[in-house]
Amino acid sequence: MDDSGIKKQNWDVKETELFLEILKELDMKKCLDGRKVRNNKLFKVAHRRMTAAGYHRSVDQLKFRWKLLKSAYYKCKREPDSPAPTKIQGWWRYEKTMIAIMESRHPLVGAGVNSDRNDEATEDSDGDASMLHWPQPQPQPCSDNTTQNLDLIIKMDPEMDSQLKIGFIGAGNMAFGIAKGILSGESGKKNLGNTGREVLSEGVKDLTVVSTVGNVLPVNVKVSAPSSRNLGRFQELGIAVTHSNVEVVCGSDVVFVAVKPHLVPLVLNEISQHITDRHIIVSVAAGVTLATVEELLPENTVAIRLMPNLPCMVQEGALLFARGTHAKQEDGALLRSLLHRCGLVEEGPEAWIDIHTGLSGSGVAFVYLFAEALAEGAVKMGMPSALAHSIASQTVLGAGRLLRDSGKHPAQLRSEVCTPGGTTIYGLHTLEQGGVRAATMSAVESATERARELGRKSAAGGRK
Ligand SMILES: NC(=O)C1=CN([C@@H]2O[C@H](COP(=O)(O)OP(=O)(O)OC[C@H]3O[C@@H](n4cnc5c(N)ncnc54)[C@H](OP(=O)(O)O)[C@@H]3O)[C@@H](O)[C@H]2O)C=CC1
Ligand SMILES: O=C(O)[C@@H]1CCC=N1
Repeated sequence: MDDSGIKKQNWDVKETELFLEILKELDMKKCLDGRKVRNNKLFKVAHRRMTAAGYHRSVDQLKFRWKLLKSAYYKCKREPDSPAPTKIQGWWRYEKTMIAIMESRHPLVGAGVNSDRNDEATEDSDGDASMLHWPQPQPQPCSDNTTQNLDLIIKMDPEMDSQLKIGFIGAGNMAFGIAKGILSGESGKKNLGNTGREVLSEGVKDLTVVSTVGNVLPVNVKVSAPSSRNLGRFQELGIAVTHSNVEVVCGSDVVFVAVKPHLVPLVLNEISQHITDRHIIVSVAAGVTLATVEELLPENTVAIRLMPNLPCMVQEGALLFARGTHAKQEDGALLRSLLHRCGLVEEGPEAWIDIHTGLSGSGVAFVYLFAEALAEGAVKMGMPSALAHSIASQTVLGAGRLLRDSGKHPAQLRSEVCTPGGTTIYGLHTLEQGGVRAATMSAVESATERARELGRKSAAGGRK
């Protein structure tokens, strides 16, 4: 490596943070296995990425910086209550990321902690990085394509391609809806404003979007299901398919669990031992609580409960998620960024997820029923069925868009349609006589209650 022209100068915060993010993305602990050639390759990749981001450090400088960071980490680990000063200025800023890198539940970690105890260095020596000592490789729970591919490029820009690996366990309607939404093009980019800031629902704090995932590529998505019957449509999108849930987990950073609620315990038991700190597990199963999911997965697993709905497929979904005990704000931001093409994405307390299931997950079916009934009314009055259905769907679409875009209360818009003594009020009167309002409220209520019941059942299933 030619280091000429690369000056020795102090590392700044941004540079160090980027370096650590790169190492984290490359799954540092997994890649560094004591084999010099492979270790060198990892630092070369980091060097390329740093250079691309405008930070010019030689491979040896990167190795030495890593050695210092590691040494600071071990110091703090040895003396958690009153850590000795480290050679890294502003160490506290990097501590969390270092812990994430060093304490991933990977077989190497235990060995690494012991063997690196004396691995300390001073910042002012330029350090012979080739002296770095790394533990020998241990058997790994699963092979991982991501970490083999050291030529990945981190692209944080939302306009650019993302290297995030997405997995779906279950290849049904909802998995397909989310996959289609995630892979959809630019036109859906409406939920992530220029400022990257969004105002959330009442009762939820504003959240700055700290993650912009970028364009997810079909090659970075994998889906599993026991049979092939649903896999074809994923393949048509360029998505890789498999019958192995473990393969999906091992090759993904974000894993959507999209099987029927009663199968969630079975699936989580199957994948549990393959989950590491790199993973965000997102359950979309109706009713299944975060407590159930977390109980079935290793301690500290980052779990998120998401309730999407089918219109994700056309980028008009309404999605609500709640973060689990170990899911940080940035995990939520990453999910939000990943899903922004699926439609409206909101975060809320878990208690709202079952309600959202009734309102929106199931609610789309209530709207379809209404659309169908509208069309059938027209057929009864003599209109050809195809035309009646086409007009009914456009009516629902138009009413929905106007409702959303005008920001008006539905009662206000309804009154704007009603001419006194005109047609609409006659029709509305008939609907009220039929109890449509009470029936609709009861539908949301029953669907919510059913979600709660499914949650209790899956919790009991998980305990068996
Ligand atoms: N449909 C919707 O509108 C919504 C659904 N949800 C939730 O999404 C989840 C999935 O629902 P939906 O997509 O409708 O269901 P589907 O029946 O369409 O799909 C279920 C999928 O799970 C697969 N599967 C079954 N057993 C396993 C297993 N052991 N490992 C891996 N995959 C398995 C099935 O495989 P195969 O293809 O071989 O049959 C199928 O692909 C549910 O929990 C539901 O509550 C949430 C919001 C809305
Ligand atoms: O009917 C169901 O159980 C799922 C959850 C919400 C929509 N479909």
